[in-house]
Amino acid sequence: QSLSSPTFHWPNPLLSYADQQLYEGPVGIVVANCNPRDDTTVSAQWLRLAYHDMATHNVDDGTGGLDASIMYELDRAQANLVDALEDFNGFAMGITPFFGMADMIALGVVFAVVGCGGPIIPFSAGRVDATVAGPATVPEPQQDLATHIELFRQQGFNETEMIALVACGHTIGGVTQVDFPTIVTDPSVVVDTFDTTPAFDNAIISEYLQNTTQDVLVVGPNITTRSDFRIFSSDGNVTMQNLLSPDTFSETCTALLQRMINTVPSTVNLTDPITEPFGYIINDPLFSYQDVTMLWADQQGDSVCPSAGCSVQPYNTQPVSFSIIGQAMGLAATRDFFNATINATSSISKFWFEINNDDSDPVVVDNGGSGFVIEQDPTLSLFLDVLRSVGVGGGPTVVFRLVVAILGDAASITGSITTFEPFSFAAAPPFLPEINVISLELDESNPPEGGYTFFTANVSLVPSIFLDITANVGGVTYTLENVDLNTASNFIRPV
Ligand code: HEM
Repeated sequence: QSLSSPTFHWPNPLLSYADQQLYEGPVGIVVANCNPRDDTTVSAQWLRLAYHDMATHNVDDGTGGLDASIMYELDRAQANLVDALEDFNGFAMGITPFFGMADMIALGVVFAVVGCGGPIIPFSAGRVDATVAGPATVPEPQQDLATHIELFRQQGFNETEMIALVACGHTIGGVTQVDFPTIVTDPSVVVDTFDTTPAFDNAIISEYLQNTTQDVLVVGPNITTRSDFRIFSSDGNVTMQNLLSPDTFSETCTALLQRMINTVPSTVNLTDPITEPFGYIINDPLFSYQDVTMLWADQQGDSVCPSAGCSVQPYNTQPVSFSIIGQAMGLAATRDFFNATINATSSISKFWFEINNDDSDPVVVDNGGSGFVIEQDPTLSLFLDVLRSVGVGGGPTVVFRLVVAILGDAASITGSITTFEPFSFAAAPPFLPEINVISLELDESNPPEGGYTFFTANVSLVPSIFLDITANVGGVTYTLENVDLNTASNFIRPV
């Protein structure tokens, strides 16, 4: 039996990162237990933020959509995005060179809905961040039904979908008095919630159909701003009746919110949706004991590994602590740590795993048959030498004295490290990553060895900093992209 994922083939930094964020990432902590904030919930704020970002889409010319253009649109009258600055700052911590703010906003929706007990929306990654504001096309409550139908058509949703999408959005949160004093007229109310439950559930539907709704966009004193009433009743309540079934509500909202977060400019391609974790093999509860072996094959030279592969057992096994999404799926898994000593001459071409259970054939985890192939030129031209690198200075900014090995003579080599720091120190959006280029200096403390010359640069670490390392050797350029310093730092010794 061979285990593999139809979506995922290693290496794929984007899908690996998205998978890890979904099932183990920190984003969900902020929205867990439908966390309240400012008399509404963080979940409601994140869902509205994402809808406003996406509302710039225009199906007619394929522009706009969920592209983080909202970072440039916060001064708009209909914005009123309470706590958005704090959210962007938090989201910025999770961005990488290949997973930007728009992906974080979309991921926020998936966590927000689960955080309030709603369904799990399959997540795709690959959005591209805009660099300017989009058109002002967020619907406003005083606009008439025809305007709303046209705005939703431009965003890619027909009339029935418009009704359901608004209901799926307005099942959480409410209208803030200070932002909309003509809608919420009682100044003692902070937020007038759309329904009686903070949960992502169909109370918004049942209360509307029972005429007990408190949604001020349905029954508020100002008739002009009863936009939810005009929308919900626009097809004689047929769609609302349909959504009364909790299963239909859940399935419809999953499909529409997935479409909402996947509404991107037509030039952007998203990954297939991630519906199950592929970063690890899920424990089968029927197997009481699982014995995992890592195997690998030679790259070149006289074979050192037997034909069945060299092998090593894990030196440590730890339970995986899942995010609220993993918890909602009832996942349980363990992570095995291996320390494989690879012969320097024969090297490694690929690795794979075998899981042995007492009562059945071994399960082979081999990346869909190919194994986990390690691409490398026969003579490794450039690598980050983690064993020669050291951590210097602790405290809030850890500094690493990185050592890079480059094949060739010092006289013919120039090199640099480009650092990507997701966290921005900007006081206002846009929160863009800090990208810096640092020159590599000849490393006097590590004399040349085995044809390699060693170079060094000091780099400071913030969470998930990524590096590109570039060397020019006698006119030929070599680049190592997206080196994850956070992971590498686990192997770098302090000075
Ligand atoms: C005609 C379309 C819509 C109109 C006129 C409208 C209007 C409004 C208004 C006036 C508020 C109060 C905002 C505040 O006080 O800060 C609000 C809140 C909200 N809207 Fe909409 N909305 C529309 C569609 C949607 C859609 C499609 C979604 C998402 C799928 C959505 C999600 C939300 C959420 C989650 C909140 C609560 C925010 C919070 O509690 O902080 N809305 N909407």
